[in-house]
Amino acid sequence: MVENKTPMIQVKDLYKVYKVGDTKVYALNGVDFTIYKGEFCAIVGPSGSGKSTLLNMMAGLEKPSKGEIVIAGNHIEKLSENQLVAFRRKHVGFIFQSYNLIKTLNAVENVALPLSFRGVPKKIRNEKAKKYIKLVGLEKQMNHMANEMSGGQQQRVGIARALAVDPKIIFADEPTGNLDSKTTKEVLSLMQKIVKEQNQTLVMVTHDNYIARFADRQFHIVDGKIFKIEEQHHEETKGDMEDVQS
Ligand SMILES: Nc1ncnc2c1ncn2[C@@H]1O[C@H](COP(=O)(O)OP(=O)(O)OP(=O)(O)O)[C@@H](O)[C@H]1O
Repeated sequence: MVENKTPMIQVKDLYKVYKVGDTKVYALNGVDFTIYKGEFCAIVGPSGSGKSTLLNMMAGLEKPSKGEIVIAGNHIEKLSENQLVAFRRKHVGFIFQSYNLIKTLNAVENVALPLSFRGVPKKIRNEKAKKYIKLVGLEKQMNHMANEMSGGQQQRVGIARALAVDPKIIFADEPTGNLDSKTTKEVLSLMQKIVKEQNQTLVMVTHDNYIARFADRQFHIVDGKIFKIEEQHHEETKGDMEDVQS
């Protein structure tokens, strides 16, 4: 599935312990895995299993209690807050459940926004934003305001915005959580296609087993531990999505 196996994210003996009063909560309880360049991986597990904690650690949003996270050769658990901000800007794109678009900006402006934070000149950022808007199939909606688009269209803009900064890795937290089952399938298929075409690495968190099957590999997590890693053959996910609860 991944022909050239270059490690992109290496998680080694990872722990996150929260203190709640006198008790310790082991949100992550010894997690080890490697995600390779070009892979679409899903972290799947029930509520409270540690998915968000794991995603936050990999994105450098929270520090682990113990263990290592190596992303493209960088030990991110050793970086300072300022270095982490720079790391995220350079390497990471995010797709959120709630899209997080600016309602008063149109599709192109929303996609161009992270580029303006990076000081990319207006002409270049608009060209780039249009390229990604086309890639996600929204050429006709380019000038629509975010609040004039359907949920599925807004999430496509969210995907284009994540891609526009050419991130090495894209993290997606329940990206289809607010979509109906048909749109869920469309958005997941689009994510699959783009990851393959651009050789990106995509890590998605979900509680839904069916949605997780769109990924190349699924990491099943319970009580802060990965108990099973499953590989998926995509032909099987091309059936109907009637079981999907969105
Ligand atoms: N800041 C915190 N302080 C204390 N405990 C926390 C904190 N954040 C998470 N936890 C605990 O760590 C465990 C894992 O939480 P986490 O949010 O990672 O789960 P999750 O799988 O993402 O759940 P959900 O699908 O409901 O978002 C839970 O028991 C949670 O209560």
